[in-house]
Amino acid sequence: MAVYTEVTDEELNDFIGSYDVGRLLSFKGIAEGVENSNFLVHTDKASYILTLYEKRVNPDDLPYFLNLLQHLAAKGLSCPTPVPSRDGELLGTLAGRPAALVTFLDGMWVKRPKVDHCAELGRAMAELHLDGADYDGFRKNALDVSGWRPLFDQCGERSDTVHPGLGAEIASELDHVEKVWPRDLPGGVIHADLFPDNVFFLGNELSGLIDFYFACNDAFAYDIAICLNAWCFEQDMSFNVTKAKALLKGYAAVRPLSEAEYNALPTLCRGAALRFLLTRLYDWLSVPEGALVTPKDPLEYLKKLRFHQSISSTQAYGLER
Ligand SMILES: Nc1ncnc2c1ncn2[C@@H]1O[C@H](COP(=O)(O)OP(=O)(O)OP(=O)(O)O)[C@@H](O)[C@H]1O
Ligand SMILES: N[C@@H](CCO)C(=O)O
Repeated sequence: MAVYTEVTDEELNDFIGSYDVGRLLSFKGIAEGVENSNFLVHTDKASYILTLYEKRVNPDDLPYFLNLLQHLAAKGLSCPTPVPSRDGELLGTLAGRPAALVTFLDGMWVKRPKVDHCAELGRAMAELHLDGADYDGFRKNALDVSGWRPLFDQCGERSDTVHPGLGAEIASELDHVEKVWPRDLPGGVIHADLFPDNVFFLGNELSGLIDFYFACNDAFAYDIAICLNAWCFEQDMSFNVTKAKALLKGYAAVRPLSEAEYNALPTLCRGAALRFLLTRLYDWLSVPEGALVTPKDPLEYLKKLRFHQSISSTQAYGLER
C-alpha cells in the first residue's frame, strides 16, 4: 500500500486530540491498498483507521463518501463509520492532506475467494444497492466510460513500454465500448471498487465492506461486472463460471436483475476490465518518488479484457437467468 504522506507523532497527537476517542497508544502505516495513506490507530478506548486522502480522491467528493458511510451504517450495512471530531466535523486536515477517522472493522479479506465467498459478496452488494436507494447525495462516476479516454491520453505512447502494442489495443477497445456502452440501466449508489481486498470475512461469513472512495451513482450491473472480474478469474486467468453463477445468484436473491442488465453484462465486463487496466497502467507509469506503494499489474486486466472480447453473450459465460 500507500503511505504517500508521512505523519509525525506530534501532528498525529494533535489530530487525535481533536476527537473524543481516548488517549493515543500507537499508530502505524498499513501495507495494503494503493490509493490512499492509511494508518491503524490504537487508543485506550478502541482501534480506528486514519485515512489521508491522496491524488485520486477529489476533496469535494469527501462529504459524499463520508455521509454515505453514515447512511449505510444507519441502514445496518457493516461498513466503517466516520468518527466526528469534538467540533462535529467528519473531515479534518493532517500533514496537508484531507483526513478522516473511521471505525475499525473486524475481519480479514480473502486472498483466494471460493464459490461461497462469491455468493456472499453478491448478496452484500445487492443489499448495498438497495440501502443506497434513499441516499440524498449524488456523485457522477469520475471513472465511467467518459473518463477512460482522458485517462488513456495521459498514458500515451508510454503504454507500449508496459506491453508492446498496448496503446493500439486500448485505443481500439475504447472506440468499441464508447460506441456500444449501455445507457438507461437501473442504477443508484454503487461501490465501484468491491475487490476482495475491500470485503472482510470472519470465518466464512462476510463481516463488512470497506474503501468506499470510488462510490458513485451508476448502473448496478456495472458494479456486478467489476465484481465478476475481481472475484471470478482464477490465478491462470481462466474464468470460473461456478463462481460467477454463485455471485449472480447471491445478488439476484436480494435484487433480481432485469433482462437488459443480464444482456449488458458482456459489454459491462469489457468496460470494467478496461477501466482497471487504465487506472493500473496510469499508476504503473506514475508511481511518485519515494512513495511506499506496490502498483498493481495492469496486464492482469488486459488478459481479463481479452477474455471478455471473446464472449458475445451471457450464455457463453454459462450464466443463465
Ligand atoms: N475500517 C477498516 N477496518 C479495518 N481495516 C481497514 C479499514 N479500512 C482500511 N483497512 C485496512 O487498510 C487497508 C487499505 O485500506 P483501503 O483499501 O481503504 O486503502 P486504499 O488505498 O483505498 O486501497 P485500494 O487499493 O483497495 O483502493 C485494507 O486492506 C485494510 O487492511
Ligand atoms: N482495486 C483497484 C485498486 C484501487 O482502485 C485495483 O485492483 O486495480
